[in-house]
Amino acid sequence: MRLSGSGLRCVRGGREVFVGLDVMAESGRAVAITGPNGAGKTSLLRLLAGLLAMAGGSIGLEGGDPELTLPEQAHYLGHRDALKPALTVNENLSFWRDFLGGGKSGESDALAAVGLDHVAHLPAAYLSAGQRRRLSIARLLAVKRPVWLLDEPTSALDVTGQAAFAAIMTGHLAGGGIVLAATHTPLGIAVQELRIGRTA
Ligand SMILES: Nc1ncnc2c1ncn2[C@@H]1O[C@H](COP(=O)(O)OP(=O)(O)OP(=O)(O)O)[C@@H](O)[C@H]1O
Repeated sequence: MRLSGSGLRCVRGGREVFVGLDVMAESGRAVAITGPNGAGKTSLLRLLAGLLAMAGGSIGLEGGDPELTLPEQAHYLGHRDALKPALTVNENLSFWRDFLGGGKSGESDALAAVGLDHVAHLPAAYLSAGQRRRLSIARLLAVKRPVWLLDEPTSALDVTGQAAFAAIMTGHLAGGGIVLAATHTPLGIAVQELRIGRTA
């Protein structure tokens, strides 16, 4: 499977953020999107996720499910954790599984993998920032999708959480998945770097 974007142009609020940007990621590979604040890392991920309209260029996914769009085959993990505070940890994960069209199993394994099984019945409102991030990561495991588009995925994670997430990404890549992650810090796995914006 190969995800590619070519000649991408992004305009936000009437201002050109980037133009002529190429991006490529293949099965089993992780791409770290780096660059200064405001360079357009989040914007690039949102273009790929279909959440932002392209002002130019093209995006394609070779070797995926021809019946599905790229956004339907991708997880987008944004800055915000997109949790419902009144629902429990379990209920949040069930909501996402139903919304994204996942199977009926895998939730308890996903919670165990991110170390949240002991708080499964707690309302999400009571979670710490790192626990909220862990719950968002559990969504990647509970619903299988080959392309992971991750915006600062390790923010708020402690050292143990970062190591666990590195292992989760490694497992995803070993299964032929693709990871594109905007990050200011090392992800703890081998990556190809795509640096955008000013180089100074
Ligand atoms: N909703 C919006 N309307 C107008 N401009 C926006 C909007 N969102 C982002 N921008 C602008 O687009 C540019 C790129 O923002 P983006 O969030 O993609 O950068 P980034 O590289 O992810 O930054 P950071 O490292 O700070 O997270 C910035 O100049 C930002 O001000």
